Amino acid sequence: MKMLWKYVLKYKLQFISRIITISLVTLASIAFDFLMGFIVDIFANGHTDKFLPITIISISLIVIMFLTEYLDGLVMSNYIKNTVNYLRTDIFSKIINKDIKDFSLDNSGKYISILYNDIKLIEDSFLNNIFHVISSLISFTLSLIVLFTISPAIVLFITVFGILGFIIPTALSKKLVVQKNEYSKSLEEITSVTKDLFSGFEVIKGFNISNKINSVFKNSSNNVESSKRKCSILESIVKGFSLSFSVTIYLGVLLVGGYLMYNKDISIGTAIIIIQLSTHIVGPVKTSISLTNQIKSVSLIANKIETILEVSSDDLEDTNLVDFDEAIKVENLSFEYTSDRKALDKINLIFEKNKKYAIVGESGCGKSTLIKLLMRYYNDYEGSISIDDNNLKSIYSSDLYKNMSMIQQNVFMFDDSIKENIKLFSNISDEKVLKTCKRAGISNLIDRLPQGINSLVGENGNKLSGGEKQRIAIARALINDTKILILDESTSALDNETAYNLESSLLSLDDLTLIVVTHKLIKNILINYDEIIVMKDGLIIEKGSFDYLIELKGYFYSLYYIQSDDSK
Ligand SMILES: Nc1ncnc2c1ncn2[C@@H]1O[C@H](COP(=O)(O)OP(=O)(O)OP(=O)(O)O)[C@@H](O)[C@H]1O
Repeated sequence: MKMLWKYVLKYKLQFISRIITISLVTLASIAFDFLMGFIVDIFANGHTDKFLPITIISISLIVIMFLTEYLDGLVMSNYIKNTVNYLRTDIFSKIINKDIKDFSLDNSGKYISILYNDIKLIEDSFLNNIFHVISSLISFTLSLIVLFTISPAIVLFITVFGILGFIIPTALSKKLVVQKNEYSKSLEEITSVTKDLFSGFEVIKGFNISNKINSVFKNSSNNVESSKRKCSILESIVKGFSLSFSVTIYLGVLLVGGYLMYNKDISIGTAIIIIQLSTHIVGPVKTSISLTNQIKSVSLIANKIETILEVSSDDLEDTNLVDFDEAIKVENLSFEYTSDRKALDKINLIFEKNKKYAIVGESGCGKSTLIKLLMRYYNDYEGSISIDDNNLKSIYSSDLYKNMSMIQQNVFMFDDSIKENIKLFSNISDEKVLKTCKRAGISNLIDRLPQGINSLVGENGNKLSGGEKQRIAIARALINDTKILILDESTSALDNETAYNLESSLLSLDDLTLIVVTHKLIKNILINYDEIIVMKDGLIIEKGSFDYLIELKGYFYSLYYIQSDDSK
């Protein structure tokens, strides 16, 4: 909850302005109550001489009421716009700044649900209601003070029933808090499910499982609607209680006021003022109970957001790496995703500057894990990785990723032009983009497209082939003159000839340290690597040049000859 108050009070001036404008609106409506009483008394007592002044006062009050409402709306909309915007962008930046391990602990649908569903719940049940409660309190207090000057007996009556009317429904608030949290969870689940189902659209069609998928979605939708229904039922019980108490207060005031008027203790006008003022007391009592409950109901949602946004506190960055000069050293490196199995086991390696390395091995042997650790996707490994004798964990991210780039099998594309996907929205000339396209082997594609590098790639690059996406990703890395380029099966979507041409051109770049994970054991390519690292079950079992490994007639030799049909 503390976290929410930080956002509520971010724009303090606008927050205070809103309290002032609400007070003005309340004062204007109390003034209106008095005006009604005065008008009735003027006519009841035959004071026709006061008709003109009261008309002028009435018109002025109408104008004042319009202006205060308008001003209040203006201040409120500004406050909500800024606060919700700040809340959403701050949460988004916390999500985007998570490290990869923290991020992947939760389904990304959860994050989407926080940004849209939960923030909407916070806006409706927390932000808007805080002001309603404040407005109710102002209205209640001012009306009570004014009423006290007219009849202390009525104030006593209202206070007793007001307190009772507050205590009983508040007891129900705990249940409502839990139920609201269930509702938020069901929204989160349906967002994740929908996201996953749409991502798997082609699988759903290809395997003709639309019916099953419909029932999965139906279940999630049912859960959302059932938990929403439970919330509404609880809210109506709370509303029912508060309504009963407010009606009791209202009728009580009417009876006492009527009795005082009958006894000629007060005039008809004063009786009307009392009745009107009591609506400003009853209304707030009625609404503030359910409003406070709604505000409280957001507390579990706030806790959930706080937990999801928590980041592991192992930020150790304090070292610059201006230029990669010597080598990446991997010493006794072990890593496990789950405690029952080591994905990497005591690995020792050296990647020297400007040399070219291929990592090979059967599926699941730990190749991707090794390069993910080099890219610092995970920090909780045993052993050490250093670049030019600097502990990898301590290098500033900006320096690390300036020197090092990785291209994966599944290339992510922004729904923008080829150019923006290559330069990633940075300030780089079209000329340099075109030159890089040539190096990455996409000049033919660019020449074919009417809008060249300005052509749009579609959602996640769906207007491009897998191979074209991979070449764009290579251009993306090359344009920043990266010093260390890591490819994880990045040429898998290319035909052998294109893959050969591309890898050969990367192998010929003198000022580039290249680390390539590959399944394609093609002699003509492999002979160009300085070292082939052979992995099996999380271990490095052989390493050396292609000729050395063939002569060794060990594990690599057998892998190579299994693929001989492809590689010859
Ligand atoms: N996020 C993860 N959580 C749990 N286990 C994982 C995770 N990623 C990989 N693994 C496991 O770790 C082991 C090594 O996986 P890794 O992806 O490094 O293999 P790989 O050699 O790159 O395989 P491939 O050639 O099929 O891509 C595998 O047994 C895999 O199932």
